[in-house]
Amino acid sequence: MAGVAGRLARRWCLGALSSPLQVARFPALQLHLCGPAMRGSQKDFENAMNQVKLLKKDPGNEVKLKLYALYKQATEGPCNVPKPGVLDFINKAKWDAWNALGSLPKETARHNYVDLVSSLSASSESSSQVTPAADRKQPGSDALVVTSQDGITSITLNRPDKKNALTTQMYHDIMLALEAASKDDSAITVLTGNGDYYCSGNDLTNFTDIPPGGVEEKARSGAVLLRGFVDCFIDFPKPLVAVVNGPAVGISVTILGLFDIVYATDRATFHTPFSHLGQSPEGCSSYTFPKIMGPSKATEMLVFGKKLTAREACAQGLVTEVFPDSTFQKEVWARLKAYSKLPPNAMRISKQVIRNREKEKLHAINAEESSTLQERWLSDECVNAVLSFLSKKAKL
Ligand SMILES: CCCCC/C=C/C(=O)SCCNC(=O)CCNC(=O)[C@H](O)C(C)(C)COP(=O)(O)OP(=O)(O)OC[C@H]1O[C@@H](n2cnc3c(N)ncnc32)[C@H](O)[C@@H]1OP(=O)(O)O
Repeated sequence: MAGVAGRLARRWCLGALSSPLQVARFPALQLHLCGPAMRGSQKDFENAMNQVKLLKKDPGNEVKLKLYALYKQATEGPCNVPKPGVLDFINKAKWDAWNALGSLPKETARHNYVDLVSSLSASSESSSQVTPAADRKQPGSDALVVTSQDGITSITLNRPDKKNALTTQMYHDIMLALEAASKDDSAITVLTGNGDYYCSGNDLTNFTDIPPGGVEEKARSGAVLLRGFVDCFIDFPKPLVAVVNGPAVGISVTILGLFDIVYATDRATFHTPFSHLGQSPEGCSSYTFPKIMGPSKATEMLVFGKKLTAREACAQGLVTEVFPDSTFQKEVWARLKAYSKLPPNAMRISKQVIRNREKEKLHAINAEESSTLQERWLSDECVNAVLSFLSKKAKL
C-alpha cells in the first residue's frame, strides 16, 4: 500500500502541474439575468452583481468594460490607480473605462450598473425564472449560484467549461446552500446545471491536492466529505427537485435516488462508470438503485457502467419525466412554479413522512459506501484511472 500511496502522491502532483491554468476572469464582468424592476439601492446592486453569473449571451467587450467601470466607480469611487503601460492592453482598456467616469458619484454609478444589467437581461434570450436570493450569503465562488423566486430556491452548478464537475469547494458550498434552503421560506428546492451538462461528477483533479498527511489522509478526508455531503441530501426536509439539463455522470447521478422528483431534458444521459474508474457506488445508490429499478438493471449501471438515455432512465424509474430539450426549461419551471404554490408545510411534512421510514437505513448505507470508497481511492485500479484521465488519455 505504501508503494501505491507514494506513486499516487508523486503522480497526482504531476497531474496537477500538467493541468491547464484557469483563464483569468473579472468577476464584476460576469453577467446574468435579472428581474425587470431593477433599482439602485445597495441591495439591488448586490442583486445585479449576483445575477451576472448565468447569462448565456456574451454582451461584448464594450459593454463588459462599461460594467467593469461602473462596478469600480460604485465600489471604490473615482479611478485612483496608476495608468497601466501601453502594452498592457487589457488593463489599460479597463483603466481607461473607469477613468472616463471622472467624478461620477458612487450612488449614480450603482444606479447605472443596475440599469445596465437590467437592460441586458431584458434582451437576453435566457428565461428569467430565477432571481438571486439577495438576503442569502452567496457561496464562496462563482461555481455555484443560489437564487430564489416564486417559492423556489435554485442551486445552480456553474462551471460549464468543466461540465460542472464538482470541486471540493463546491461540495462544501452545496452543503451550505442546502442548509440555508432548508430554513428559508421557499417551498421547493432545485438543483440544476448551467450550460450543456448537468454535471460530470466528481472533479478528478480533486485527487491532485494531496495534504501533508499523504494520500491516506486525502482518502480519509474525502470519505468524510462524501459522507457529510450525502447526509445533507438524506436529511433535506423539503421537496428536492433535480432539473437535469444535460448529461449527468457519477455522483450527480447516484444522488438522484435521494431526490423527490427528477425532471430531465431528452438530451440528458445518466452514467455511473465506477468500475471504469476503479471506484464503487456512493450516494446511497447501492440501496436506492436496486430499489428503484430492480437489482439487475442497477447492476448494469453501477457495476458495468451502462449509460442510460433520459427515456431509459425514465422507464426504469430514476427519472420522473422527460421533456423535449427545446421546451425543457419553460415546461419544467412552469410546472415547479405551480407546485410551489401548494401549502409548503403540508409538502414538507408529507416528504418527511415518506423519508423518515428510510432515514436510518440511508445513513448506515452512506457510511458504509463512504468507507468502501475510502479504500478504493487508494487502489491501483483507481489511481491508474485517475491518472489516465488527467493525462488526457481516457474519456468515458
Ligand atoms: C468527495 C466526494 C467524492 C465522490 C465520488 C464521486 C465519484 C464520481 O463522480 S465518479 C465520476 C467522475 N467523473 C468522470 O469520470 C467524468 C470525467 N470526464 C469525462 O469523461 C469527459 O470530460 C466528459 C464525458 C464528462 C465530457 O467529455 P467532452 O464533452 O469531450 O468534454 P471534455 O472532456 O473536453 O470536458 C471539458 C473540460 O471539462 C473537464 N472535465 C470534465 N469533466 C471533468 C471531471 N469530472 N473532472 C475534471 N475535469 C473535468 C475536461 O477535462 C475538460 O477540461 P479542459 O481540457 O481543461 O478543457
